[in-house]
Amino acid sequence: MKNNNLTLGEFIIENQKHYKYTSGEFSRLLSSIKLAAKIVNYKVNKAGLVDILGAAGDTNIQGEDQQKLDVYANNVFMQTLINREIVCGIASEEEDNYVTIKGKHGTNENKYVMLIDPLDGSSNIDVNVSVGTIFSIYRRITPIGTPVEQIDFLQRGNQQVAAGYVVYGTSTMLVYTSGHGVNGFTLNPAIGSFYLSHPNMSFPEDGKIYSINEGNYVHFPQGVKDYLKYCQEEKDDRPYTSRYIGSLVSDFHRNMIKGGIYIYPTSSIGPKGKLRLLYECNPMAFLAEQANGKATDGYKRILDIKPTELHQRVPFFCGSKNMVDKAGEFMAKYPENANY
Ligand SMILES: O=P(O)(O)OC[C@H]1O[C@](O)(COP(=O)(O)O)[C@@H](O)[C@@H]1O
Ligand SMILES: [Mg+2]
Ligand SMILES: [Mg+2]
Repeated sequence: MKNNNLTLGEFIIENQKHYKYTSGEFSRLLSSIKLAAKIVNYKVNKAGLVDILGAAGDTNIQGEDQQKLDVYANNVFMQTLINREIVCGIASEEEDNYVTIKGKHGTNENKYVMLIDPLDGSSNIDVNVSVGTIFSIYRRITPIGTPVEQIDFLQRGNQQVAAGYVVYGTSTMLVYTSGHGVNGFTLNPAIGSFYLSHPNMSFPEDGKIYSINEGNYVHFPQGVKDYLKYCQEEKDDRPYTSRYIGSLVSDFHRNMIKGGIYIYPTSSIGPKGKLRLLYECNPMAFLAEQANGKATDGYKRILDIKPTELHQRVPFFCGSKNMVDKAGEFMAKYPENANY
């Protein structure tokens, strides 16, 4: 991939030979995501000044209290994608079921569906800590021009045609893959364009950072407890450093740049963990593998898991290849815990 400070649009054109579909479709798709991200970014940056903080007063299908920014971000991405008819269906963390996009003339000839976590890191919204958006794109399975069906969304992660995230942090970045590596683009807010700032992003094979909510330690499976003990003992290049932001996107992004592992395991609170397979684990796993990293549920590759429902949760171990492998060695000592 060339790197001469291209805008995102120029980058797509320069690399269109990599796309399984015409760069025009992909370019329009990403430009819709860019537009929605800029609108959400504007609100995130004003969060303390406009009435966008706090709880929205509703709960989503997961039973989680929706934050106003959760709902706002969901509406922005849904409306942008629906108005521009860029995809034929969307499934969102904040929507009970998937949404068919019929198009102005009643049918939609588009062949892609999108799954989205419109606002990741909800617990950080009111405390001015970075949050993100995660998206995943598949080619539909059902015939083009017909209403989408659940099977269009319940595809294995290894079928994704593209995935990415936006991180609303010290700067706003869009990071994505279409199956040919991972590239990061930084928003220049003065002119509203995303510029290639992190070409060919790649996880260091090893790292010294582990990201996990140790407040749930008593509920962790024994394999995770053993791995944490390994990380914390004084030997070789250990003890490692603990860094946990509470936004998957931000922890992932830092670990990809510096090396590290993010773990959200099963616990007695959540027998299948907390993160959702379709719009959190699969897109982040696709990005991780494209950046020479790894992503498992502690035992098997995330991208090979056959989804059974839209909002299903899975345990998530993701980051530097050698760290995910080491954690897997500890988990493998307890095969009885693998039956999730
Ligand atoms: O507060 P906990 O239980 O450690 O969970 C934090 C994790 O939950 C999440 O916020 C889940 O994502 P949502 O905010 O989209 O629900 C992750 O971003 C984050 O890593
Ligand atoms: Mg999330
Ligand atoms: Mg969310």
